Amino acid sequence: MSQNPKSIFIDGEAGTTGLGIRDRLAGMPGVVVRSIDPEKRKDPVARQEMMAQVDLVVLCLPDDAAKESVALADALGAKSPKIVDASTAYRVAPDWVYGFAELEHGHAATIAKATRVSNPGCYPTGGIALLRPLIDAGFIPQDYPVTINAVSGYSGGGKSMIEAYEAGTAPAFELYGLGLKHKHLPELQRYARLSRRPIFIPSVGNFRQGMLVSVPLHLDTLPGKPKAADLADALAEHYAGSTYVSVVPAAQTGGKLEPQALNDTNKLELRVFGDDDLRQAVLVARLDNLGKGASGAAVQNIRLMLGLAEK
Ligand SMILES: NC(=O)C1=CN([C@@H]2O[C@H](COP(=O)(O)OP(=O)(O)OC[C@H]3O[C@@H](n4cnc5c(N)ncnc54)[C@H](OP(=O)(O)O)[C@@H]3O)[C@@H](O)[C@H]2O)C=CC1
Ligand SMILES: CC(=O)N[C@@H](CCC(=O)OP(=O)(O)O)C(=O)O
Repeated sequence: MSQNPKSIFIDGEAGTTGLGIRDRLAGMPGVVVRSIDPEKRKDPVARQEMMAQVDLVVLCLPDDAAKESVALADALGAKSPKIVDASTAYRVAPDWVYGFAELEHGHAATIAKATRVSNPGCYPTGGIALLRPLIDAGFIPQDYPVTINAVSGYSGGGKSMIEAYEAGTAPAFELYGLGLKHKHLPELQRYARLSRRPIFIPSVGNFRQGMLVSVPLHLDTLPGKPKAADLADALAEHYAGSTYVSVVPAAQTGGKLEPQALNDTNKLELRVFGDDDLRQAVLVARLDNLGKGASGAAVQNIRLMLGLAEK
């Protein structure tokens, strides 16, 4: 006999991240997505009533609204559904599990057992994926002065940024976060296991989705003075057997990389570009900010938490 389908409520299903999750869950066996009347989408009573009826709620809301939803779910006590929160509100909170399944061995099993999972930010997904295995393996010291540069498609800024770009009123390209306090720094620092706050410079360009995150390194300043290939080997060893994360030879790209190749997938590609004579390297992550950087990762976490097999 087949099991009852698991029910999911997407709080904020009309937003950029919510729509992406709804599309990915549509037609997935073993899952039913429950919705509320769009006119009541901001009504706490209607949202709480729906939460009491489902196995899992995904929060695709601004931080303050996500906090309100968590309070509504907590007030249900034993009837509270499991929660995946896509906002920044709980990414470094105690009692929440960080939803990057490839963080370390055994972390997917930790997510599978969790009732409160915080979905990572798009930029930290790339930065942590590059840095954490190299810090754990001792190639990069925890107090290394790390700089992270990144470029995102404009969908990363949600509905308002999408409207501005599509109306032609936004610049073709701009750096931002130049106050050095981007909201992703706490999770980047915590889950990369850096003791020194990294410098993080994001940017946004006139393309809808796709992302590159890069970390330049002076190899002579690292312990043991590794070669670029040593770093690539350590990353390949960490991600061996991973469904979504791959370490790709850098030589194939001709010294160039564009950000959109993984759009509409949950994939994350890592490369180590380097010149051993110059003793320099650049680690680069490529992902879809709306895929592995948001909705794709959320669906990966939902599957783990509801015990649903991969397609
Ligand atoms: N875009 C991205 O790449 C990523 C975004 N995120 C995070 O996901 C969350 C959602 O972002 P995103 O999808 O981009 O944002 P959007 O602005 O595209 O969508 C937000 C949605 O939330 C709804 N909403 C706002 N306030 C409330 C409320 N009080 N109750 C119920 N619904 C409400 C909005 O409705 P209305 O428009 O009618 O106000 C809208 O549908 C944010 O926390 C963001 O940080 C996470 C990863 C990546
Ligand atoms: C281009 C752009 O504005 N990007 C967003 C990040 C989008 C994202 O994935 O971050 P959250 O998951 O934390 O919302 C920003 O820099 O604030």
